Amino acid sequence: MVVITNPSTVDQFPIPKLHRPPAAAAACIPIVDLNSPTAAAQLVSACEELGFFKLTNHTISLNLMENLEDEAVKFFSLPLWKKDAAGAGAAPSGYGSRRIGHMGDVGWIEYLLLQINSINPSLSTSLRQETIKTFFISALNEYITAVKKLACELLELIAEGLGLRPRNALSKLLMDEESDLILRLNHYPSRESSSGGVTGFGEHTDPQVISILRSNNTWGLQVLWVPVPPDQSSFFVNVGDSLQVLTNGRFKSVKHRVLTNSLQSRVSMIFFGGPPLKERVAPLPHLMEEGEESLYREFTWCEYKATAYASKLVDNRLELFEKH
Ligand SMILES: C=C1C[C@]23C[C@@]1(O)CC[C@H]2[C@@]12CC[C@H](O)[C@@](C)(C(=O)O1)[C@H]2[C@@H]3C(=O)O
Ligand SMILES: O=C(O)CCC(=O)C(=O)O
Ligand SMILES: [Fe+2]
Repeated sequence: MVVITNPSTVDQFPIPKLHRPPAAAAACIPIVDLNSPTAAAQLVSACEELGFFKLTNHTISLNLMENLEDEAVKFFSLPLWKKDAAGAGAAPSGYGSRRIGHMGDVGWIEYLLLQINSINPSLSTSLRQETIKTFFISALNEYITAVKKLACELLELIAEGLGLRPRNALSKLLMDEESDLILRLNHYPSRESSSGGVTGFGEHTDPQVISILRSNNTWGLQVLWVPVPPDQSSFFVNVGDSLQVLTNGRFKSVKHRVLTNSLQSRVSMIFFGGPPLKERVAPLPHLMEEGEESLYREFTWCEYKATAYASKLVDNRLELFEKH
């Protein structure tokens, strides 16, 4: 199953020492219970304090998540030439291995990036290859429909918690038929424990509005270098750069990364919700106090995305748009 054959150019580092035992690490990650009557307030606090939280009691079944995970595992087990036929290089979507983006980032990872086209049911023309279509189509469609609905529910609850009117002030950015939505399937192959840890996905923030991650039960994700205990039946949600701007810095787009140091492979699936390309990304007037000024200069999602995709993972992309 492992297709990555040359780890020598991937950053090696000593096995990270946990400064806190896993139980304490878990205590640092806010948990939002979607069933709770105070869910809206919990969401706002988590987005303000860390920009990242674990979401429990959502309505997406484990079975639906596992169906897509199973298809992803089958896909990643295919010979390289078949995976490459899905669109090698992942530009703008398709299969990629080791290289992340176009600015020289590498990681111990292979992945499938899928641009989701809302006009044409749920999958874009990026699914160029029949193999993927046959493997994935039904599991993907089901998952995408469910996770997009969840993203919109969260954004509506967040709007409620912030006292924003109308309630769809944020979710409409993802509901638009031209919204820029991406689904990413990541596979971090297992490694011999004796060979130390490596970077799976280098530190970065996500450029979009919201990211919703589900992984199997393998460790690896770190938020501000706190290891996040995996939980295959929950989602992990993070604020993206665009939501930080929409809230004029009140919500935090948090740095995260994946370190792989495991005998078990990690499979994650992440939904990235972005606005239509022509959408202006600016602080929502209803959230601004009297006399408060935007921390950012005006830009569209198209401009921001172009800048983001021309930057390295570690770069602080928002800084380029801050007013000084
Ligand atoms: C190095 C890069 C990969 C990335 C585009 C970028 O130039 C900087 C942002 C990266 C990121 C992080 C979140 C998502 O995984 C992603 C798809 C995105 O929208 O921005 C990736 C980009 C990618 O893998 O192409
Ligand atoms: O695969 C993961 O667990 C996280 C990956 C990630 O942060 C990303 O794809 O943007
Ligand atoms: Fe990310």
